[in-house]
Amino acid sequence: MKREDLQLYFIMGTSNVPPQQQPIYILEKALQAGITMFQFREKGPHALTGLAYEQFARQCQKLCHQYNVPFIVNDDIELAIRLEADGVHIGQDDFPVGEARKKIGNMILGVSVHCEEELQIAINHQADYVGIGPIFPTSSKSDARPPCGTSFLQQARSLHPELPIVAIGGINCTNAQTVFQTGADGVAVISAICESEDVEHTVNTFRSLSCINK
Ligand SMILES: Cc1ncc(COP(=O)(O)OP(=O)(O)O)c(N)n1
Ligand SMILES: Cc1nc(C(=O)O)sc1CCOP(=O)(O)O
Ligand SMILES: [Mg+2]
Repeated sequence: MKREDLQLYFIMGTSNVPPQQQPIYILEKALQAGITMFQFREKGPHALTGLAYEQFARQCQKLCHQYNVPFIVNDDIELAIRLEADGVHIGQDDFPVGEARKKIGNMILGVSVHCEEELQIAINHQADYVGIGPIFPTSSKSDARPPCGTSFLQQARSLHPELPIVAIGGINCTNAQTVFQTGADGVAVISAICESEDVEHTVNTFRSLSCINK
């Protein structure tokens, strides 16, 4: 994985998409416009299960493959292994980082971290990147922690200048610049793209903001 892959990391599941919109169509528009990484995150009260869940994952994977964009599975390590996904993203309550690393071998491993200790454990187990958030309030994750602002992001960047870091939570085209200026390699977003009326414009705006400070 390259650090640049984190630049605009789109996360989506069926429950994130407004009614009358097709999730796979939104993903295709986002890929066409230039997202750099995708995470399949199918959770929430009306989430797909069983065969429909796996078929949807495979559909998303196929599209990502066509656009040469890494396909990451949220939480479900077994699905990631079965599909030969590019990687897995886990949080602190999902799976011990060391066990995840053993199970997935060389696949990309992303880990959510909220403090120095979690950060160090992720690094010790060769996490390929860390996710830090929620930076701002979010309505896309029902069990999100209180917003943490950019202070831990700033601390993580100064402690580990070379570590791939993606910021997440309530990030939109208006506040993304602050996040890039703090040192994130990229932003991970759900609603900013899923609820956008012009996905191409939104993607282009995020990507231009990410370059301003480089
Ligand atoms: C890139 C990225 N960062 C953080 C998360 C959150 O992971 P987690 O805390 O495990 O919460 P869920 O997404 O599983 O609800 C993420 N998914 N991606
Ligand atoms: C999936 C997720 N994880 C978070 C964390 O803080 O770890 S916040 C979040 C939701 C991000 O969605 P939106 O871009 O719509 O705010
Ligand atoms: Mg998780």
